[in-house]
Amino acid sequence: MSILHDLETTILARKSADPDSSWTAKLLAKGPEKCAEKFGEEAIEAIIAAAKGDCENLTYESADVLYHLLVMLAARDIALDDVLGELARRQGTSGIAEKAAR
Ligand SMILES: N=c1c2ncn([C@@H]3O[C@H](COP(=O)(O)OP(=O)(O)OP(=O)(O)O)[C@@H](O)[C@H]3O)c2ncn1[C@@H]1O[C@H](COP(=O)(O)O)[C@@H](O)[C@H]1O
Repeated sequence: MSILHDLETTILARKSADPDSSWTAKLLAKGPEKCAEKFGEEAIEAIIAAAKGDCENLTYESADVLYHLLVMLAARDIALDDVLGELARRQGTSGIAEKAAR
C-alpha cells in the first residue's frame, strides 16, 4: 500500500462525510467540476514554480497537485489503480508509439 493509496482511502471516506467536517469533504460536496477547477489551480501553481526554477515550492505544489488529482478522480469514481494500470500498460512502449496509437 503506497502513501497515494492511503490518501485515496482517506479521500473516498470523505465522500460520505459531513462537508463541515473536513476540507476534502467540503470540496467533494461542491461537485466534480469544482474539484477539477481546484486541480487546475494547483497545477498552474506547480507550473509557475517549475518555470521559475523554485524547486522547494515545486515540491510543495506537486504534493498539492497529487492530492487534488486524487480528489478529482474520486469525484468521478475513477480508482488510482485504474490510472496506475494505464501507466503500467504503457511501460515498454515508446512515447512516440503511444502517441501514434491515439
Ligand atoms: N494532502 C492534503 C492536502 N493538500 C492540500 N490540502 C488542502 O487543500 C487546500 C488548497 O489550498 P488553497 O490555498 O487553494 O485553498 P484555500 O485558499 O484554503 O481555499 P479556497 O480559497 O480555494 O476556498 C488547503 O486548504 C489545504 O489544506 C489538503 N487537504 C488534505 N490533504 C490530505 O487529506 C487528508 C484529509 O484531510 P481533511 O479532509 O481535511 O480531513 C489529510 O489528512 C491529508 O493527508
